[in-house]
Amino acid sequence: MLDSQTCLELRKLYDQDAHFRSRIVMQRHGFGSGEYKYFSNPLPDVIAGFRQGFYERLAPFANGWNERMGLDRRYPPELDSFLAECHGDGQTKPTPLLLKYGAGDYNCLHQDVYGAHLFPVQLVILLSESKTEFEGGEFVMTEQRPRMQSRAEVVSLGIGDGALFAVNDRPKAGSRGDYRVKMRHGVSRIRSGERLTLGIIFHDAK
Ligand SMILES: O=C(O)CCC(=O)C(=O)O
Ligand SMILES: [Fe+2]
Repeated sequence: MLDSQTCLELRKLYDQDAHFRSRIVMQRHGFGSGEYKYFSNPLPDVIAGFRQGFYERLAPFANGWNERMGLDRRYPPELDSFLAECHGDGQTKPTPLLLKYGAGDYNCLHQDVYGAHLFPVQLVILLSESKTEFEGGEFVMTEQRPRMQSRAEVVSLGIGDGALFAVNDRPKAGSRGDYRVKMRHGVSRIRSGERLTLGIIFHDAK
């Protein structure tokens, strides 16, 4: 999705505090080990462009999911309209973020829910090159099926690759119709080197 040069430029933003509204040290919150920073508005162009473009393509898909899950919520076709709904209920803070992990760091399984307004799909883009710049640090998802034990899926990403994944619930087709599964995501331990990612969450935060 992004060429290596753009990945490098985005990585460099990490140390430019003017771009960010807050920095989170994951150990302090029990989120894992490593750190991340939430961008402030205005978002860098490439990130704003991805957020808007993907939202527009995903909104009909998200509406299809909600229909299958029997949820009334429908997402408007434009990101601005969706964000206006978030802002109207106090979810005003931008959520795109850069995450940075060093050797020994990891991201515990979690869900990026920041309030009642929730867009059900999010995007992560790997900004570092696996094998050469870091080892370990695999993106992991777990799927919790009703009355069953969780199942894990590892998504191997190359530099500039992105993964779209479910924020929390998603429908799954079963032999007796759709049922709901609960998804979580995280990152396995980085064994060496440094790994940065760009996370694009579509709902804003309180
Ligand atoms: O670093 C990663 O691959 C996962 C980041 C993450 O949790 C997110 O983008 O929400
Ligand atoms: Fe996350």
